[in-house]
Amino acid sequence: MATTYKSTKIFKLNNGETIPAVGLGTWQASADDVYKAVIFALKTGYRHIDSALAYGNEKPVGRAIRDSGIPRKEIFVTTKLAPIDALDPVGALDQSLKNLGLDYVDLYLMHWPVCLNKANKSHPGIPTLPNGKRDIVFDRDFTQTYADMQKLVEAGKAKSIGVSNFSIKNLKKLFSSPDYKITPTTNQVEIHPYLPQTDLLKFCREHDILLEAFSPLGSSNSPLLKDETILKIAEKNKVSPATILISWAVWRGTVVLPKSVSESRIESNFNIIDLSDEDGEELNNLHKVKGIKRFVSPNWDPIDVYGED
Ligand SMILES: NC(=O)C1=CN([C@@H]2O[C@H](COP(=O)(O)OP(=O)(O)OC[C@H]3O[C@@H](n4cnc5c(N)ncnc54)[C@H](OP(=O)(O)O)[C@@H]3O)[C@@H](O)[C@H]2O)C=CC1
Ligand SMILES: O=C1Nc2ccccc2C1=O
Repeated sequence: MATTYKSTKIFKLNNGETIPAVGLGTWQASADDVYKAVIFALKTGYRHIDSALAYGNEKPVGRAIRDSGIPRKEIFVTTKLAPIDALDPVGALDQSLKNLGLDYVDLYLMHWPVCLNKANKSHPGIPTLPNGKRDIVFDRDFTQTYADMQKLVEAGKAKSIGVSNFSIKNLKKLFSSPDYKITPTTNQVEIHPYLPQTDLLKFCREHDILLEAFSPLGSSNSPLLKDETILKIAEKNKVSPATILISWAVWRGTVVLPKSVSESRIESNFNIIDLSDEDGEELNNLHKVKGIKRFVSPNWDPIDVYGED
């Protein structure tokens, strides 16, 4: 039987800053729920909260951080630049800082490598055209957006910057863009045993970019929690399937961001095990049997923004 322990593991970023391996996800959490969840998570020992302007709950997230009584510098706070704000990252981060009630974030991520038309109010956060396609601003390239994000580090408003939902192809394009100066510290992408992102993980390691695993449990109503291989490994180690998935992410050297608004699950998600290499490898290979599955897809068609798996 494996011993569970509170995850105090941290990773070093390529700029010398550190990031706690396990962070609390906050997507699809109401204001009331997220406030209580963040307060409870911080009491439990979490020191890393993942938020985004697009989640519409930065205000209660920030209020919980400020009310927790834990010194600001001990908490790693991420928020993200929404695609509708891609023309103005400086103004967007100012808005997020105002929402959060903070004077800096630890990490500011470009949420998706795409710019959407803010003037189109058809859908909150994801403007859509009458033909059903996303209303993309094609003459704003993500490399220009990133160039503007770099100014936020110099201004002290973001200790680190990074990207999210970036494929190898898009990272290569970023590296060779004219105003590129700062290597992204992190790339936050969907990762779980049905989408292990093996090539992206290797590529990011070679470029000293840390991967962060979003939807590590397979998001809502996840089939991963009922997968027979995952259940078998969970039973063998006498822990829950969620603990196996979170421990696998840490075993692979990625940050992991499980979301929960339930106190018991917030607590258990923070208690991980040291997975054996045998169990880790079995999970690495599970997609070969089950096939690749992506649970979060905003359907950017015709733009390819995804990871390689
Ligand atoms: N950069 C990006 O584009 C994206 C980033 N993210 C980030 O990653 C985070 C996590 O991803 P998300 O898609 O929310 O999904 P997760 O994979 O974290 O799964 C969350 C779901 O699992 C449930 N759950 C949590 N813990 C357990 C447990 N121990 N046992 C059983 N069920 C559990 C939650 O319900 P309950 O709350 O009731 O416990 C919720 O329904 C997001 O919240 C967000 O911060 C997510 C998607 C995209
Ligand atoms: O966190 C997110 N969840 C999503 C679901 C659909 C589209 C975008 C997102 C996010 O950025």
